[in-house]
Amino acid sequence: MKYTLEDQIVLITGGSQGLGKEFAKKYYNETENTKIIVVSRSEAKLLDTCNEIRLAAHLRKETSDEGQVQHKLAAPLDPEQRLFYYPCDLSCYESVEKLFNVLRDFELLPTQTLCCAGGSVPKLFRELSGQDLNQGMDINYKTTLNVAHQLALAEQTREHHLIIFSSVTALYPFIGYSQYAPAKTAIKSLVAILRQELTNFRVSCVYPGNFESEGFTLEQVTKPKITKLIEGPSDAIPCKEACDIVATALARGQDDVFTDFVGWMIMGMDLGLTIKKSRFVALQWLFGILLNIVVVPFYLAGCSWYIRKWFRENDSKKDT
Ligand SMILES: NC(=O)C1=CN([C@@H]2O[C@H](COP(=O)(O)OP(=O)(O)OC[C@H]3O[C@@H](n4cnc5c(N)ncnc54)[C@H](OP(=O)(O)O)[C@@H]3O)[C@@H](O)[C@H]2O)C=CC1
Ligand SMILES: CCCCCCCCCCCCCCCC(=O)[C@@H](N)CO
Repeated sequence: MKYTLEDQIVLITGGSQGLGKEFAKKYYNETENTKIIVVSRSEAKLLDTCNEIRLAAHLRKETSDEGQVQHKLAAPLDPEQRLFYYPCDLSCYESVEKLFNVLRDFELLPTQTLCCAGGSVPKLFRELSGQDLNQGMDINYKTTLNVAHQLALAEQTREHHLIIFSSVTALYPFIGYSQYAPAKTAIKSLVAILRQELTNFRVSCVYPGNFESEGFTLEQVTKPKITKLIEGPSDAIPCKEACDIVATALARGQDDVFTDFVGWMIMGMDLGLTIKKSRFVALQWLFGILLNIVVVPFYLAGCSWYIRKWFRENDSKKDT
């Protein structure tokens, strides 16, 4: 199934900001017929996003309409309109069911779905609240799980391209990400199973390294220093760059997508009983095996030493 932007109906979860919004812009600006539905919880953010995308196109003189455009996915639907929003908490299954009923009613069942909703609260395990822990699974796993399930039920025979956003932390879990990484690993596992079961689907999984977004700015505030140190090699790239990298990789037929070199290496080291369709996959695999033998044991020993040292220094600071 070829990945093309044009002539699609695309559902973007987490489309109000960050990478989801970047994809919404990309589809809107680079196609003529594709219809886009952005979903997230906050109606205010969604409306702002739609207005911003629409206004930018108008200023470039690509659209003539100056008046108020109806962006909300609600009757009466403007036949000229291509960008819609629908507020929905996707971690709640019943809400996702409602969303799909609305999509069915408007004949807007998607041909492509991008599951961008997600986010992390990086803190040490003991500093997280019960609510943080719940949100970790709800926002990162359940949003994707619920949408994938409703899609699977809605599309029994037609082709569908499902694009899911995990994280490099799914392949390499480390200190500070206890609220987040396990949920992203759950996504990886789900993807492997959906690839076997949903035979009319193309299921792609993206494992991004750091990129700039509203969510990223927020997580930097609570992120422990030691976490920043370990993820240092994955310097945050601009959001647009991450979006273009993913789109290019998908167009090339890759289904296990990374956004930086560190991601490629870590994916290579992640052996196991899953098939990978990634860039330079043979080289990645060889490289991964070699690194697993020659580098990983020393790297991990170094990491543990550093983490212990960091805790010692932190504890002595607390005592004084
Ligand atoms: N930025 C980074 O460095 C990295 C990000 N990723 C992953 O990539 C994806 C995009 O990241 P990024 O652009 O930074 O994300 P942001 O945190 O900037 O945006 C997250 C989006 O998800 C929406 N969302 C959150 N919870 C729900 C929910 N329950 N129901 C519906 N929508 C929800 C938010 O909107 P609202 O609040 O209105 O609901 C928002 O639109 C995420 O899955 C993230 O985990 C992976 C690796 C690195
Ligand atoms: C031989 C061994 C070499 C190992 C090199 C180690 C480099 C680690 C880089 C990890 C990058 C993690 C990015 C997480 C992004 C993310 O998901 C958050 N921004 C949450 O949103």
